Amino acid sequence: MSEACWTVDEFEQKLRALERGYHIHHPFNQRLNRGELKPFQVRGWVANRFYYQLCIPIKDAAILSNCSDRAVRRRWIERLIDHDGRGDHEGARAGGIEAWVRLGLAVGLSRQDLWSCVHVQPGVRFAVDAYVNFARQAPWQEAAISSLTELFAPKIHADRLVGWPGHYPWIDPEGLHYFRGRISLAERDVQHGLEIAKTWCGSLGRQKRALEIVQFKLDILWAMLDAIERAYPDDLPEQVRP
Ligand SMILES: O=C(O)c1cc(C(=O)O)c2c(n1)C(=O)C(=O)c1cc(C(=O)O)[nH]c1-2
Repeated sequence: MSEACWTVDEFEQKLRALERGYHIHHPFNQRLNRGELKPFQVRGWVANRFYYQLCIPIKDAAILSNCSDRAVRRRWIERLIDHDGRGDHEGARAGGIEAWVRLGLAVGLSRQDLWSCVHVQPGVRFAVDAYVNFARQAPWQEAAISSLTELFAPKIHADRLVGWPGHYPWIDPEGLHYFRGRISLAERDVQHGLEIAKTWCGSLGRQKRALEIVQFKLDILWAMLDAIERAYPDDLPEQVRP
């Protein structure tokens, strides 16, 4: 006989307990949020994270393309629009990618620096691409579950909003709008992601698989910061700083 499932509450608790591996605890993020980074290191982080921002809607489009449930597609498509926006003209909803570009401008990068991906480190590219490839290949429910690292994202965005204006007065606070906007969107995404996880994971095997998937995604975020930390040491020569 197969082992009994965890209760829905136990399952959610186990998902939430994975927070201990969130990149909020990565040494580079801790230095970033304590105000210990030099401007070029903040720029390096912003330029590399842009690649993640670019790939999120591609990842969400992959999930949509695999999803046979119209009701889910109707909700999931909002994620694409959140990031891509409706256009750049006056009055259009610009979207998260454009908001991240504004963050880039506020830290001293150009649009060209960002869109060319010239600063994107190989380790960041491989990690992000692994996320997109997973979404292309996995059942859509598993791919949806992989977004559940967002359970822990509102706190990391809020930390930046609280800390950065004091730590980094050289950054125009207008540039922080991305983080402000993301908190409620992350909460909405998590609610939907948890609904999918609880419905899909009707056996202990699937519940355990869900934990593995979220851990895989945590590792992607962690690996990105490992690559960024390595690329921008404190003593990086001036000529090669972003
Ligand atoms: O700044 C962060 O630390 C952070 C983390 C995550 C995350 O946990 O995956 C996301 C975001 N930001 C974010 O802005 C975002 O739009 C987002 C979408 C997703 C996803 O997996 O679909 N994660 C995240």
